[in-house]
Order: sequence, then C-alpha cells, then structure tokens
Amino acid sequence: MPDRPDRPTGGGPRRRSVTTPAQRTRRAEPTRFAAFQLLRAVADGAYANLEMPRIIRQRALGPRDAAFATELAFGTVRWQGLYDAVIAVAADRPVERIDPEILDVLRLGVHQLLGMRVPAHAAADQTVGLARTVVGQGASGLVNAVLRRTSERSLEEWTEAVTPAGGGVPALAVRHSHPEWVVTAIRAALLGHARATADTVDAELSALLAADNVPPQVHLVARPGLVGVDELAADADAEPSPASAVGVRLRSGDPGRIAAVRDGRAAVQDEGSQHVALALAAVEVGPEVPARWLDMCAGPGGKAGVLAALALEAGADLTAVEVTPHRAALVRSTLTRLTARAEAAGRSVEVRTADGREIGDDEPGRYGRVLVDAPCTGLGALRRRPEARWRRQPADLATLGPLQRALLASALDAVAPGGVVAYSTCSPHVAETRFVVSDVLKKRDDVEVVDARPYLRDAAGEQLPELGDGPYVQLWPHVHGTDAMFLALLRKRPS
Ligand SMILES: C[S@@+](CC[C@H](N)C(=O)[O-])C[C@H]1O[C@@H](n2cnc3c(N)ncnc32)[C@H](O)[C@@H]1O
Repeated sequence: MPDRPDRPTGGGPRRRSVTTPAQRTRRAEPTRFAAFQLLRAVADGAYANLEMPRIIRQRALGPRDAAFATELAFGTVRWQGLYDAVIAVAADRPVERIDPEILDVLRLGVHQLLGMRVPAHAAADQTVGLARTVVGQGASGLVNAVLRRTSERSLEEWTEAVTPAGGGVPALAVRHSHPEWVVTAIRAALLGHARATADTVDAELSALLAADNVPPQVHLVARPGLVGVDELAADADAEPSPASAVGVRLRSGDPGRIAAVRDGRAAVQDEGSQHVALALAAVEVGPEVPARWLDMCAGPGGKAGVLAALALEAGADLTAVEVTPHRAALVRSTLTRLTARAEAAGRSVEVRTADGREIGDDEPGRYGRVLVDAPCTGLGALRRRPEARWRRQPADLATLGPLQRALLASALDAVAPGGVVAYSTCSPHVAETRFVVSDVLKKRDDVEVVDARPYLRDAAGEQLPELGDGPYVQLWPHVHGTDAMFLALLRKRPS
C-alpha cells in the first residue's frame, strides 16, 4: 500500500480502547462538531470546498483548529467507501441500516482512529461526546462499541479484511475508496487515451486512484498583465511553478489572505486549467480572424480570468457566456478588474447570461478563438472535491453527452474560418472527451484537428512531458500533478 499524506496513517500497533464511562466527554468539541456539520451539509447537497470555510467562520475556529477540522471532515468524506465497509463489520449490520447522523458520527470516529494520528482514547471519547450532543444519549452505546471494535485492528488489517477477494475493480474500489463505476470509467479512460496498455493498466489505475486521495497542493494563477509570478510568489509562502508560465505553487497558508488573490490579480487555479487557457491563446489562427474571443461556458470564471488577460495583451476582446445567472454573476465579479482595464484600453471584456448552444446560430463566424470548457462529470478533479465521487452517477453522462455535443457544434459554428475552438473537460471519461469530438467532427467537413501537445509548455518553454501520441492532450493527476484535463484544439478550415 503506497505511503501518501492523505492515506489513513493508523498502521501502527493495535490500539486498545478506550475510556471508562466516568471519564467520557459529555459535549462535542468544536472541531469535531464543525466536521460533523460539514458532513451533514454535504449529505444535503452542499459542496465541501465552499461549505467548510463558512463553517470555520461561523464557529470562529483559529488556524490550527480549522486545519484539523478540515482534515477530519475532508478525509472522512474521501475515505467514506472504505470506512463504511469497516463500520458494517464492526457494527455487524449494513450501513444502510444505521441512522445517517449516527453513521456520519461513526465515520468521523473511524477516520480519527484509522486515518489520523489521534490517540484511540481521545478519538473514542470525543466521538461519543459528539454522538451525545448531536444525536442523544441513546446512540452512545453503539458508537462506543463500533469504535472499540475498530480500534482492535490497524488500518492495514482492516483494509485486508474488508477488500473483496478476487481483486480487480471491486477490490480497488474498496481499497482506494471510489465507487466501482468510477473505477471502471477511469480504467477505460486510461486505455482509451492510450495512457496504459492491457499490461500496465492495473498499475496505472492504482496510482491514479491513490493520487485522487491526496489533497492537492494549492496552485495559483498570476493573471497575465496584472501580476507577475515572482511578485505573486514573493507575497505568499509560495514559489513560481516550474510547470506553468503563469503558475505559482503555495507551500502553506490561506490563499484568501494573499492581497493579489483578494483583489483579482491572481486566483486559485489548477495548473491543468492554466494550460487549457494558455494553449487556446497560443495556437496559430488565420490572419483574417476577428480579434474577438469567446468563453462559452465561463462560470465561475477561472479560465475566463486568464483568457481575458491574454486577450487584452493580444489586442482582442473577450465575451464570457454562462447560462446560470448566479454563476454569470461570479464571472462578472472575477472579471471586474479586467473589464475596467479593457474599457481604459478601448476594448471590451463582457459577460452574458445566455445559452452557449444558441451562439452558433446567432453569431456565426464571429469569433477568432472559442473555449468550450464543457459541463462534465468532473471525474478528473476528484482530489479537489472530496464528495464528488459519491455524488456523481453514471446516468449523469446521458444528460451531459447531448449538451456537450451541442455546445461544441455551436462553438464550431461561432468560430470564423481560420479560427480555433478548444474543447476541454475536467474529466478523462472517454464518453465526455474523444467520443464527443469524434461524433461532432463526423458530421462536418470544415474542421481540422490541431495537435495540441506543442501548446502545453512549462515555465522554461519546454513541451510538457508524457503527453502521449496526440493530437488530443489528456493530463493525469498521477503523472502531471494536475487535474485530469482533456483538451482538443479544432481549427475551422479557411473558406
Ligand atoms: C466546467 S464549468 C466551466 C468552468 C469555467 N470554465 C472555469 O474555468 O471556471 C461548465 C459551466 O458551463 C455552464 N453551462 C452549462 N450549460 C451551459 C450552456 N448551455 N451554455 C452556457 N453555459 C453552460 C455551467 O453552468 C458551468 O458553469
């Protein structure tokens, strides 16, 4: 079992439980309560990354407590699949027969015992205290019994005990705490993008699933023309990224406290997303194409922030389109500084709340460069969104597929002859990536596929390593340290 920071680390000697009734905590301690609150909010549909900062503010947790509560909550959500298998054995019943609130309390207790270096007595004591506070005295017997049984084995022993015999996808799913359908889809993606062969796919798949469980280093983008990477790095505990010309890697600290992030000159952004925007800006277009760029699926505005900055440097305008009003408002807020800068330069950075599928008909041939960063399952960004793997369903693909095809077809209509469309997803799923592109291209003869690999360059200007045979690019967390972004560059033939 590979050693990695977020892997549950409780592999030491068996821990004997726990405390006597008289010693037990009667009330929930604030960090555990905050983590429980997060789990309940996620069960109600909240996004962990957005909800946790709110809970931390509401409970006025200091930096150390906030870090502990976040590690406890996010680790528990990520490892929920493995922990539920442990709880089912320790409670001697399927987890579906445990009250959801008690189950969340148990998951938090199991993560403290198996995944964090919390001493067994403290984990049990605090978890029983939490159960009393949030569920009532009646739950404490079950919680105490399950934690006592859990503490009798190490993480490695539990993993061996609950992993289905016979290996393959079911075993990897439990061992790496992913739903089986996600493991199957990622396996197919590794093969479908020719990252792996039949001989190497199992090792690649294990490495990728392991990478999904490591909380990523925070990457920042220095928006071109607004702040330099050296200046941004100097303002934070950070260093310029070797892998992206506009990237900075945070060593520690809260990005929200960095002045350049607060005032919109910089932002948190995975380097894979930075490469997508940089590649679209760098690819050659015909001499006659309009100096007008379009971001067709812009919310919340991460890539639009880079594209708008690059468009202004290139003397072009940017239109950012987003169908959901509140996400369009986020794009407006992201682009405030760039909109003002564009006006001062006699150019335009504009945000529209609209359906991207209609732009091809409404504005045929109007744009020189178009980004379709399509709505997708997000299976390439599981490191970043602890709950996403449990929330997504295979049926989502059936809804997303037609939308992705319609958006790409519209983009190809909206781009001028000689102009380029970038189609990207933060998913490597073949049904959202190369199948979408090949289906749309089958119906047209006015598009050529551009090899995207030369446009992905590191900070020294060298092409990124391990980009495969092209023409599409598929990045991988376990290879490139980025989200699993897919990128296709499609040029409309000059008429
Ligand atoms: C993957 S996200 C885009 C992320 C964004 N490019 C960024 O870097 O921050 C896809 C976005 O497309 C939007 N969307 C979905 N359907 C759309 C449509 N028909 N037209 C325009 N936007 C759409 C979603 O609301 C979502 O905000």
